[in-house]
Formats: sequence, structure tokens, C-alpha cells
Amino acid sequence: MYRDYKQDLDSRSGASIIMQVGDAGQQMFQGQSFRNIKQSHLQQICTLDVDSPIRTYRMTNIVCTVGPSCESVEVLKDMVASGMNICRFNMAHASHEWHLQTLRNLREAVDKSREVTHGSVATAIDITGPGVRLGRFSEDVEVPVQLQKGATVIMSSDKAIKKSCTKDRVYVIQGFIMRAKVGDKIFIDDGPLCFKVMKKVSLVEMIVEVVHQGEMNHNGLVHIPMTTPNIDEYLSEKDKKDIKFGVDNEVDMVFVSWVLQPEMVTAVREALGDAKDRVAVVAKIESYNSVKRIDEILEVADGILIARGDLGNDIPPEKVFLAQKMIIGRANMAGKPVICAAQICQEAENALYYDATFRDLRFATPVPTNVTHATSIAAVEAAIRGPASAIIVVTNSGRSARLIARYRPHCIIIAITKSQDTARNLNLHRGIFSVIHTGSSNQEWYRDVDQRIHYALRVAVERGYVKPNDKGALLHSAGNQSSPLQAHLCLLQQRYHTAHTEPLCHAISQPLQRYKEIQNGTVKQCLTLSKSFP
Ligand SMILES: Nc1ncnc2c1ncn2[C@@H]1O[C@H](COP(=O)(O)OP(=O)(O)O)[C@@H](O)[C@H]1O
Ligand SMILES: C=C(OP(=O)(O)O)C(=O)O
Repeated sequence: MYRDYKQDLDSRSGASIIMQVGDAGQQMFQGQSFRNIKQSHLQQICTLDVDSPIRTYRMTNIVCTVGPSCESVEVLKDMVASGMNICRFNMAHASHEWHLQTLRNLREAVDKSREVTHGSVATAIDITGPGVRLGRFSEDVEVPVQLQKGATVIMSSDKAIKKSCTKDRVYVIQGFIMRAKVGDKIFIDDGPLCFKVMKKVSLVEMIVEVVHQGEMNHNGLVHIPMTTPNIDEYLSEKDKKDIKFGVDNEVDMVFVSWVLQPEMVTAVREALGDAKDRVAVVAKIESYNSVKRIDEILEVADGILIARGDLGNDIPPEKVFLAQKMIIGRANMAGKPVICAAQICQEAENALYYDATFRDLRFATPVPTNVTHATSIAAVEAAIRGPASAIIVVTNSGRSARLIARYRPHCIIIAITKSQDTARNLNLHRGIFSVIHTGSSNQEWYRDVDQRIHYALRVAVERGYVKPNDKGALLHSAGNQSSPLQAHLCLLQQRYHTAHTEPLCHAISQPLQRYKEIQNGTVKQCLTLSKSFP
């Protein structure tokens, strides 16, 4: 049932999708059979079964880039239904007017889909950073321009051709021409088109020859491996204008292309002004330099995007895998979300040995551990021991949900929130499904929480995330009057036998078990809790 949207959309010009998406309605149900606790990675992989029923959900989020082929409300609705979590607007292409109209179309598509998907879609602008790009082609040139091996092209910094490039003569900035040396390879976009510099004609012009055939598009990225674009400032005037556009139009994230040093991320945060606490800054790792400075970049960024295509043009393609594994590991250690920009094999998720990852991450957590943090670790521990098919977390800031996701539970995290902003922002984190519940809360606190949990469970059942007789771990605060130390962690037995509302209410009313003595992130004891709920 899966189709490759990138090919679908690219072939209609100008849009890509970072990961593979499923047909509408199918995306959440692929998966593995229910897991048991395994002692080792080997034991875990020995239990993988080709006959396992398709019943789990997707833990990985999908980031889609929009272009002209998917700008309409109809297509965007289709993408929402197909599971898009983050909609990315690449500011290297198109005008602010186009981006604004498409953003409005997206919001309309999300509103119209709300009943069907319950989902919220985050928005991200992708700023160009110091990467160098070609100009635009003349109206009469058929784009993409196909180039065969051996063809020669003039690269020129003549501004007169900036918007009227031809097959034989393309615009790039002068700094790029000055930096290029005879014999250098120049990659266009993620390849395969590759040129070799044959002759430097002047300071503003050079002749290049196609050594690997491929195609050129408007504003294609131009890169000489292992070279650093010359940057005078961390942010160009264009990037600043694009960030202002993002803030004015309330996007949730900024992806920063070609981050070469941590200061670039800090500069973006500063440019966000008052929106800096609301908007997540994601650093794109697409060069050798950024791989080498990954820890410093991770420290200042809210998340990382591994741009495998461009990275594979800067370092040898066969090393991209090593960089990817290392970066994902370090991002996991740092507790920061990481986007791997390329198609992912969904079945691979089933082979992951979550328990070991959890142990490693817990081991790496500094002691003493803050209570919210420790309780979130305990929620994951409870889910492993259940074993639970979902962790339900009541959260308005999103903090507990993010902390739970950080410990990589094997099961989905259902975050119940009143905040639309939180719901959208959680799309950056792994394995979280946000349920927005805005119902009235002018009643006793526990009844309000109870109602929200019921609602989330109903949605979870409808979507096939939990089933009759499944167990779930539940995390919520102990109410306004209580100290954070009284935070409850409950393992609830969902004893319902059908997927209807009435039995779900029973699920909550059953005596619940509470993990107590949460000490430095380790659950020591399990008690029965019957008083917290009526
Ligand atoms: N808003 C847009 N308008 C026109 N074309 C676009 C737009 N966004 C993306 N594209 C096209 O889709 C291609 C793939 O998108 P993306 O991966 O974001 O671009 P790039 O690799 O250039 O950074 C781009 O090279 C461009 O041709
Ligand atoms: C996602 C990538 O980057 P971009 O689309 O910005 O070129 C990539 O290079 O894989």
C-alpha cells in the first residue's frame, strides 16, 4: 500500500517528501507483533517474525516539503491524511507570497481534516544558510535541464543572467567562482549531476564539464566537496527576512541549512526575537565541518536534521552511514530529536532493541535527576514492564511527553493537551501522538483529567493504537494542590473487551497500580492505587 510520494510529486515538478508515506488511513497500522521483554539484542532479533500481524503504529514522524505540485488544499488534505507531521517550506524556492498562500492552504487542509485525523501538523521554514545556489532559468528553458556527460557549461556571476540562465550559461555568486580550482568537482543538488572545473576564464567566469550526467533545476544547490562557503555573517539578509516571515506567520520551527558552527544556530535564535521560546531551531547537518562539530551544535540546537543527500556530496557517500549512526546516537544521548532526511525502511523499526537503548539512556542521565524527568523515566520503565501498548501522558507544556520520548519507549506516547501549539511542536519528537482536548475544565480537577484521558483513549482505540485487554502506562500530575513529588505514575489495566466508550470508562475506574519511590529515575516498588480515581 505504500507509494513513493517523492517520485509522484517530483515528477509533477517541484516538491519532495523526506520520508516514504503510506496511503491515507494505512500509515499507522504497519508493524510488529506484541513484544516481550528480551534479555539481549540477539534474543530480540531472534523473535522477529515474518508472519507477525500488521498492528503497530508508526513511531517515526514524516516531514514533507511542499512545492507547486502540492500547493492546493485538496492535495495538502491528502498529505495530512497520509500522515504528514511536519510541513516544510523551503525558502530557497518561491516567493513569500507563494509560501504564505500555501501556508494558508495547509491550515485550511488541517482544519478540514481534523475530524478524520485528530492530528495536528507542525510547520517549518527551511532557511538557505550559506549554501550556494544557481540562479533561475529563463521562461523558455525547459526545466529540469538535462545534461549529458561531456557537455560544457559556463558558470558566471554576471547578475544579468541571475533570472535568465540557459542550458549553457548559469549564474552562481562570484565568491564561488573565485574559490573553485581547476579540477574541482561541483555537485548540483544531491546529485547525480556532477561537473569538473576545466578552465577559469576570469574572476567572474569559469568553464565546467559534465562528468556525471543529471539535471539542473531553478536555484539548485552548487557544492564543491570539502569546501566551506565563505561567510561574513552567520545570517544573510535573506535568511533574516525569511525568519521574520516565519515569525509573522507563526510557524513552529526553523530548519537551518548548512550549519557550519554553533554560532549560526544562536544567531537564528536571536533573530527569532520574542518568538525564540516558541519556535524550535533545527540544525541541518550537511557538511564535514558540521559532522565534526556535532556536539557543540547539539548543545545549542533544539533538534538535528541529517541531510544525507548533501552530506553525501561533502563526505564520501559510503561514510554517510557512519555519520548518520554517530549523529543519531549523540542526539539520543543529548535528548534532542533527530530527523534523518531520506527514505526509511519502516520494518527496521521492529528490529530495534528498545530495552537496551532505554538502559543506556537512563545510565547516561545525571543524578540527582529532576522529579519530572525522573517520573518520565519511570513511565518508560512501567511501559516496558507492563508491557504497555501505549504511554498516556497528560501535558500542557509538552515537557513530560518530550522527556518520555527521549527515553525511546517501544510503544506510542499519547499526549493529551489543551494547547494547539504544544500539539504541533510535539511533532518534532519521536513516537508521540498528540490529542487535543479543549473541553471545559470548570469541574473538579480529577474529573477533568479523567475526561481527557477517556477522550484520548477513545481516539487511541479508534486509530488502533490500543486494543481490548492491552495495558497502558499513565502519567499525569497530582493536581494543582500537590507538590511535584506526589506525581503519580499509574499502570492501568485496560480491562475493556470492546472498543466502545462505556468499557473504556471502566478501564480508568479499575484499581490502578502506582509505582512509588521514584528515586533517581529508578522505580523501586509497585503499589496498588485505588484512591486517585473514583
Ligand atoms: N516552493 C517551491 N517552489 C518551487 N519548487 C520547489 C519548492 N520547494 C521545493 N521545490 C523543488 O523541489 C526540489 C526538492 O525540494 P528540496 O529537497 O526542499 O530542495 P533542495 O534540495 O533544492 O534544497 C527543489 O530542488 C525544487 O526544485
Ligand atoms: C534533505 C536534504 O537537504 P535539502 O533538501 O535542504 O537539500 C538532503 O540533502 O538530504
